[in-house]
Amino acid sequence: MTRDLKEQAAPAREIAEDQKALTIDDATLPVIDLGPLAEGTPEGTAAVAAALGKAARESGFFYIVNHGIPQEQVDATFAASRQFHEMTRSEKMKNWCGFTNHHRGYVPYEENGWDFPKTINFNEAWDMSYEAPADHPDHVAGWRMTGPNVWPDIPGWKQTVSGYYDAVFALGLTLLDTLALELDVDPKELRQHITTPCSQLRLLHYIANDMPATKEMMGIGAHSDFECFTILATGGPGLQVMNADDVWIEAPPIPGTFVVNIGDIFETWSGGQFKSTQHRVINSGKERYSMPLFFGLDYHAVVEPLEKFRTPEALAKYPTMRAGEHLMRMTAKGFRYMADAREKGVFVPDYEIPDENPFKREARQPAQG
Ligand SMILES: O=C(O)CCC(=O)C(=O)O
Ligand SMILES: [Fe+2]
Repeated sequence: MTRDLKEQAAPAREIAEDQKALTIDDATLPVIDLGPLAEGTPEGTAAVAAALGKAARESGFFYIVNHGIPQEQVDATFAASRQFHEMTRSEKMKNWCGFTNHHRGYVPYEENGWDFPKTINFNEAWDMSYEAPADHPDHVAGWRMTGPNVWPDIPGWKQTVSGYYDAVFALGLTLLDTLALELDVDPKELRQHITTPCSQLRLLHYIANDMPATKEMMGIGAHSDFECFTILATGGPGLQVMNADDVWIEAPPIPGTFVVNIGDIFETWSGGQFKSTQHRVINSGKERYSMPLFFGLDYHAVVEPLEKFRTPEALAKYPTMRAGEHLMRMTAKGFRYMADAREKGVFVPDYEIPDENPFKREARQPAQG
């Protein structure tokens, strides 16, 4: 295996050393066929579970194929995203996320990151989540990521996007059950936390620009996702993930697949056996669309290592957290409208908001030779 670092964008633009990654030719990533799950034989299901478990333990990152979601549905949702993002700024701002206190609607790129414009994440998004009624106690309480979605005024758009959400969410339940099987835990133990979950879908649009690719100028900075796992459709190169050796590697789109990465909740549940993958999107300077669905739990779900993984080390490393609070404490600094609401005393969290996610891991340089 060669270990050369290769550039991945036009040479004219500056790409800082720390924004480079191994290419997929140098370091392979698992592509897991979910076909046998639909067939339903115990042997087929067990084989898929074993493959998912292996990938979840090694890098926490893999592609899935034969997942049952028609390509036309994925394409139609990408088209809907483009249709939204191509509208005028003032049209999009009618549904600014800051008009809600449960984070729904349009997120302009200046909302991203706590020290904008010193650092810029060149992405804007349309955010929606699991539909919950307006009289849901967590909606009434505010700042709990729970409640009704908002929708732009585009004919047919809600049907397309919510149809995609429902399909990917159902796939998420299947993945959850299969990962439970692999861990030899009762799927019901995991599913009990899913009634009106904080499971967000983002329709992301990375904005074309001629800025360099640096730690300060990013598509999206290095992070792990905060939920159980993420099911991501990518419409172009730029995503990099940390492999089993904690080395950055490119994860280009593979037709017909979704990218899946394990998140903080599954790492906690498994007492660290599954890895919450660090990933980032470099600033390629090119327009790019992607659609992650973060498969999460109810806001109040208590997350701790599952009984069989409750070793003293695991308990020390993974203090009990509430699923929604973990999401909020990670986002409260990340979105400017939330930071403003905190400054004004409109949003008063009764939990600590750390500077950094405790699940963060630093990247290593690839071994030479
Ligand atoms: O756009 C991508 O490919 C990844 C996005 C991502 O990591 C995120 O939104 O958490
Ligand atoms: Fe992510």
